[in-house]
Amino acid sequence: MSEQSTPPPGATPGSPAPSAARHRWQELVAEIEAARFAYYVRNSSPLSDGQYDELERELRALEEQHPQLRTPDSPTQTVGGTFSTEFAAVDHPERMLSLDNAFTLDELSAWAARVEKEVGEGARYLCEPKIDGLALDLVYEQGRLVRGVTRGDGRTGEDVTFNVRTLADVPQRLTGEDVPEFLEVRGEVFFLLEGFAGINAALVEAGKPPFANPRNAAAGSLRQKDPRVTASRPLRMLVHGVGARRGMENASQSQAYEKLAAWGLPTSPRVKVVDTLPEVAEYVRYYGEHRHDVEHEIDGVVVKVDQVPLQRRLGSTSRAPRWAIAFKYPPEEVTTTLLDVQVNVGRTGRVTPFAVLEAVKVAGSTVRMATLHNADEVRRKGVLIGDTVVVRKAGDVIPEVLGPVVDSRTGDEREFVMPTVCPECGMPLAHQRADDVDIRCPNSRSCPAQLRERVFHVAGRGAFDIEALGYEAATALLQAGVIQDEGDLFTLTEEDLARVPLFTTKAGTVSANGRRLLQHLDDRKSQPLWRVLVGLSIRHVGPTAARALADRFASMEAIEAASAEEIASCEGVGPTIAEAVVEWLAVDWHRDVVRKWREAGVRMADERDESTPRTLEGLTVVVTGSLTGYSRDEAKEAILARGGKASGSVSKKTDFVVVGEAAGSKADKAEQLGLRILDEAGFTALLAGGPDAVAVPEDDADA
Ligand SMILES: NC(=O)c1ccc[n+]([C@@H]2O[C@H](COP(=O)([O-])OP(=O)(O)OC[C@H]3O[C@@H](n4cnc5c(N)ncnc54)[C@H](O)[C@@H]3O)[C@@H](O)[C@H]2O)c1
Ligand SMILES: [Zn+2]
Repeated sequence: MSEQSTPPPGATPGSPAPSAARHRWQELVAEIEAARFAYYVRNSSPLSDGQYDELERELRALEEQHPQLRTPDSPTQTVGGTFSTEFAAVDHPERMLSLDNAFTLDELSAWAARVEKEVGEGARYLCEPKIDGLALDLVYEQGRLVRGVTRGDGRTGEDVTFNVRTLADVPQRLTGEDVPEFLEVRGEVFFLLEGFAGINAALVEAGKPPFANPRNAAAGSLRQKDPRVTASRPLRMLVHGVGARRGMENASQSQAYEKLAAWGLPTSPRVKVVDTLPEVAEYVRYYGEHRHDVEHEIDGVVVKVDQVPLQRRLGSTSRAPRWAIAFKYPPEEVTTTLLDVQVNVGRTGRVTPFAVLEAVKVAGSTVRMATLHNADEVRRKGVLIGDTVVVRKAGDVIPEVLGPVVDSRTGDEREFVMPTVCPECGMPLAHQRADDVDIRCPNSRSCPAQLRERVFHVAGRGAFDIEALGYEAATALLQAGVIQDEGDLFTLTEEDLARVPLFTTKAGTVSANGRRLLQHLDDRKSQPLWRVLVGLSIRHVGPTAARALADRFASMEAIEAASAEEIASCEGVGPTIAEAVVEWLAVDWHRDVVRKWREAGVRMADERDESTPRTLEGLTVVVTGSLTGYSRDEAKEAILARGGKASGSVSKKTDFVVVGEAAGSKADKAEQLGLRILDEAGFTALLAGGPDAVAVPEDDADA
């Protein structure tokens, strides 16, 4: 049925006709009720919280515009949730409410202004993280836990006492002084993010449907018929309020928390009471930035007027207290469709699956892909191609798929099957070693994907650091056929680049960018040996191992001549890396790369001329604080160049600690350990003349 948008006579232009508004109201209510049922009863959410909040917001705005639509049982007037017949229904001694939301600092200020208008100045604000879990009501009589009940519709909840008794955070008995004769405590049950992956893997293993996200996992685990199942799940709880009570008088919310904690109840260590709104805003800003430093998921900050007499004066609406508000952060979880799982072939041939998603906006960016690490992880998550999935994008982290919304399955979904051949070169994929979790494309020499990644890697910051050689350039050079592999990079000529569209002008000559590339390649031929080693893409040889090898052997020739044992004996290298180096060198086309680079003039040895004597052979030096004559890297290079070891941490094995400006705890530790401490002048002397140059005169007794 299509919507009539022409307003009837008499209606204000621009506002929808009452019948259209009524119709939209009904639609919204139906959608919200369905989402609430899925969320509170089925522990599942076909809609993301963001989408759900959007619906509630639209409904609220609609009722604002047409107050006659607002019924007492509208979702804007009720506490979300209901109770399922699977559990016994229990009435709460005192109603459990929801919270009103603020999505901006302006909305937060508006709330504070209403508070001030009602009770005058002097309200203090208690701030705490808003835990993304499910609300639970605990009832203690004479200090004994007698009931655990879900929120339900706020008046009546579900009796989950047996399950609650299995939660490690919930005391069966309150201990300490002045335990009240009757106490109703409210809190949040949740799952730690790290526990979530494990629970889904176990469910999939057992052939059971996995959860879409940690909040659903918490709700599903608490609302179990068999308490043994709840007991097997790592559920946590924090309390954040009191309901009905006898024998407990509270002057403030914060004082109540102190008592609850003293009786053994789990309270949040992050609660803070402040006097002014700017301080509240600062708390909100802080947790917006440190959202991921909290062990559990938070979806906002709850701000409460601290003083209980003021709370009483402010009172509540039918669904939420007026003395509290939830500031909600932008959602990090969205639901979208998993269109496909494809694989990516890396530099060393490792084949990793990734999720192809229907484009979705989250945390300010559009997400189309998410990591999946390996085939095993796809299985552990229990996601199928075609599933509605929950995707999480936390800060700058690469988006990840949390889990599937099993309730939304149609039966057309299919399992991901890891390909058996390389998608780029068609070679059969294999485990390189029996104990490898990853499968690889064995065609390392000419697989287009591996070539592209390797050429790009040569230019990387940790290798030759060639600015003009990016991913696009690497691809273009290979496609034009002017390089067969990374071995040909340093002999590239202008004539070669004239054949690469990316590096030519419209007139057909080499572009400025092309000349810049040739210049950069030429400049970088005299890099230190460790950068050359990194550029060779030897498995396990990153900057740290490469530095160790360069330091010990000083030239490519010496490394080529060394045995695995000799390489392994090098400090910080070990047998795995040694084996990788020897294996790598045994392959003829690898040796060709080295030969071509050498012939092109790439420096393959670190010069150890007389100007840098090996004065620090066998010594470990720590530099802390800032020096005037050396940057941090220069100091490190200077130590390494003289055969010393530059360490970042002070220990008994440290020979010298160089203390510069604003040195911190390392200097203190050096003193405690009685190590030799040098200032900058002492450091310069040490570099030039070795330990003898900074020797302390011997005691007379020893002379
Ligand atoms: N995805 C969906 O389909 C769907 C459906 C229904 C509800 N929801 C989600 O639930 C929200 C509505 O649920 P709600 O009514 O529970 O409101 P709410 O989650 O916005 O806030 C109220 C609840 O916050 C909890 N809470 C967490 N930390 C707290 C703290 N420190 N102090 C006080 N309370 C704290 C309490 O349990 C309280 O009941 C929606 O905004 C949406 O995010 C989603
Ligand atoms: Zn391949």
